[in-house]
Amino acid sequence: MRSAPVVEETATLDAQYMGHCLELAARAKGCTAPNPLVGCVIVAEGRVIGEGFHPKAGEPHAEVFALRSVSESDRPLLSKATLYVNLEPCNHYGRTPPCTEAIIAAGIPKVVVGMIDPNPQVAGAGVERLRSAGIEVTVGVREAECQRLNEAFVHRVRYQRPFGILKYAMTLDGKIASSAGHSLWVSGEAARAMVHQLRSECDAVIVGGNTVRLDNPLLTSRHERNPLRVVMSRTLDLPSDASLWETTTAPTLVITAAAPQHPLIPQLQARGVEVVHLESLTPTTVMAQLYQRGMMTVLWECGGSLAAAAIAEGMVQKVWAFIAPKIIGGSNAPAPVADLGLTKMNEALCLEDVSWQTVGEDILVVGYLPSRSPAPSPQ
Ligand SMILES: Nc1nc(O)c(N)c(N[C@@H]2O[C@H](COP(=O)(O)O)[C@@H](O)[C@H]2O)n1
Ligand SMILES: [Zn+2]
Repeated sequence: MRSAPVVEETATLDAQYMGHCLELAARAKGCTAPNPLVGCVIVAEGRVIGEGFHPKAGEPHAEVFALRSVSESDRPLLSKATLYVNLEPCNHYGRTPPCTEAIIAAGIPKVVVGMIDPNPQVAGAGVERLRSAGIEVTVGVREAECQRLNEAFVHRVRYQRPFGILKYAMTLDGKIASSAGHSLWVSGEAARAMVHQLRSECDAVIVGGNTVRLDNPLLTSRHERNPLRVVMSRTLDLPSDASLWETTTAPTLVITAAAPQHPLIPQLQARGVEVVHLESLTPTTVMAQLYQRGMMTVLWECGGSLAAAAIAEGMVQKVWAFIAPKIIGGSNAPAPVADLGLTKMNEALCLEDVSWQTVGEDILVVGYLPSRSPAPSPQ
């Protein structure tokens, strides 16, 4: 009975240090694809003696940065330290050597892990290796938050597709533009600043040709880090002077089914735009192309028809919907999602894990589509 307060205290400290790992990991949001977001903290005698995070693929892992950060004078404390990390330490040779060996070599006796790595090359083998070396390992501290932080990495590993987020801003009467096609601006400044932040945390942002023709968007983050801007255009019937063809701030990729002889192609290429031809241009084939390029999180900022196709093909996992308290009306004004072929209200896609918050004068609703698995890819 006397040990209960000690157990409670350990659990509280474990949760606290895992929170620190999550904060460290989140610093690299948008920079690590195809790798996960990982933070690591080393604690001895009640204080943090080392910490680090994984900054980008090809760089050392969080555990190695944390071990390297321990000062010479604190090194003797490693033999009684606890290492906290939000993702199971790796036990394989990838771009970098296994972290399990670095932890074992450092003589650390205890490791606390947030979640098991879904990567089949790891998948529990890291924890097993540490235990076989006599290290005490606890798994599952703040696991839900660890899973949430790395939802895109988990999805990518599990389905060999990037994680899709559909973002839109609509009026209270469900329109993303007026019936004349005017949409600047549906949401307020605070919401738009939040979208810029979201773009900086995504690897790519996708629009269709219609959005380029009607809105002429920039799709940059206004931050240091910009996503790849992707235009899906079946016919390449696009303006030759669109803002997206300015590629000094951010790269642009046009994916099209149009013939390679189309006259716009050399014009785009001359401005630094990459053009890729796909015989079958669908949300699935485009996401497969982005997966091959190592992308993890893709933002759909498209109009209703493309959004409906992306949802129908299982290429959207999460929805960010800004709702502006204004009414524009118009029976032909576009809605965020076009026809899904659903005719009864009980067929509606009900979002899960829904949360909402006010953002300036608008409301942001975030939730997950019920089936998080994409449709099987065409062979
Ligand atoms: N525990 C842990 N910490 C990190 O900092 C990581 N980046 C990972 N990543 C795991 O290892 C794979 C990548 O290995 P390389 O960077 O190519 O060596 C990645 O897929 C994760 O499974 N894990
Ligand atoms: Zn590692």
